[in-house]
Amino acid sequence: STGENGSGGGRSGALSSPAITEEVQKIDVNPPKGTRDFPPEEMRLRTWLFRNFREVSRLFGFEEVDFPVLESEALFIRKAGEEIRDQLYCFEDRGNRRVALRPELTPSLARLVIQKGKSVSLPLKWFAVGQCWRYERMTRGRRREHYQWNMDIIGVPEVMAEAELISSIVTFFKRIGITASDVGFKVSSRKVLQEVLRCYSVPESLFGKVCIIIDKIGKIPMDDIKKDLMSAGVSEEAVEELLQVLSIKSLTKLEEILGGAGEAVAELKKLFSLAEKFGYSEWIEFDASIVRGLAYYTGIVFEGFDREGKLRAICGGGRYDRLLSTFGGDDLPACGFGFGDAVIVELLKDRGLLPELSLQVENIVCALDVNLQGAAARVASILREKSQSVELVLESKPLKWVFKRAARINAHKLILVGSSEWQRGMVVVKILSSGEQYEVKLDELE
Ligand SMILES: Nc1ccc(Br)nc1
Repeated sequence: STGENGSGGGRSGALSSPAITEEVQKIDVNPPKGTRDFPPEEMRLRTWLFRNFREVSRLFGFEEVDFPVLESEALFIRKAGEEIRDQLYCFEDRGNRRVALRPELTPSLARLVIQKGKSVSLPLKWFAVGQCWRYERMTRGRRREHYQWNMDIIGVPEVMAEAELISSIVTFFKRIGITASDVGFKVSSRKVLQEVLRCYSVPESLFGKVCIIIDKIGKIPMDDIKKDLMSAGVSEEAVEELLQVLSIKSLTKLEEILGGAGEAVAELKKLFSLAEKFGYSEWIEFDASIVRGLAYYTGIVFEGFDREGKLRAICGGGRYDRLLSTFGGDDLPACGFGFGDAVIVELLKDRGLLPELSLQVENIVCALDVNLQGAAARVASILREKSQSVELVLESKPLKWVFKRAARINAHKLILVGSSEWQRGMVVVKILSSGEQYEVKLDELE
């Protein structure tokens, strides 16, 4: 059988001019380590995923924003020992500036909010879908880039904002066929940690660092967690109490331990009550061990997980009320989440929920005579001006090739431009699914 190019499957290609000889510099055709190409099939899935990100953001009244992939390194330099800092893809540019490929979007969003200052009215509800980077030693063979969907609410101090954000993610999951049996959200508050640390007079300045260490529970041995906490300045007694509290999975139990007077319990109870009203109670559960691995969270934190426990966190977020003021901006309350484009695809594959996406071109237009190429181009333009997609056969090809091509692009109609019909101002239309064929006047094409 012949390939699409009408030859023995090999590439006929244009004849290279023997007179011109250029030095061949053979390149590696693969993308850099840890990065991905998106050929058409993968790009269709990505476009489908991002279309759902954007549709949910629209449903919640959020406005899309974007920022440079390249940012000042200073945006991401935090002293709490985060993994995101250890893996910063940073360098000095030709102007001797320290810059970095963004590892996340929140600092850029905070920067833009501060830049806009009083010119924007609160609350701000912004979303972005952007590529984020990390430089990880390839020993672990993990990716170095992924696309993240972020939604952020700036200017709302109450947990209604977090409840709205979780509702948007639930809405997204439902749209793509994921149910509460597939995934859930583990929810807690860093104020739980804060209240325990205060009981043991641990300085507030240690808070970020302690959170980052706690976030490593389950990733490194518990003895190392304890050692790291104590070398950070937390007493052995406080460490024991802290780890005890972090094992709590019930809000009632937490209230028994912390008492009902603190903000942590009150906010969490409010959030669970709002979840009931939003109608997503079955999706969320309290888990005191959830702290998330970013230093700037200050309150409610949450992460989406797969109930089979096979995958890494699907998404995560929380309240970060201090980030803008640490950048020199106003003391604005803020919360948001990040949702990566990789784990969700693994989950969809696991659950057999990957959508069937194929190239769909409505029309394929072909001249039956090399002298009618111009006529075929005219037909294509008429259809395209009517917002109809058209694959125009650009070279003289056997009909067998044209039908094969039409099948590959799932064309609905084949438009044949033949000389006898053209002289009568007509073309032949063939409905490829039924084989029905008829002549149409050029100005009646639709
Ligand atoms: N922050 C970050 C960036 C890139 C990847 Br892949 N994972 C996490």
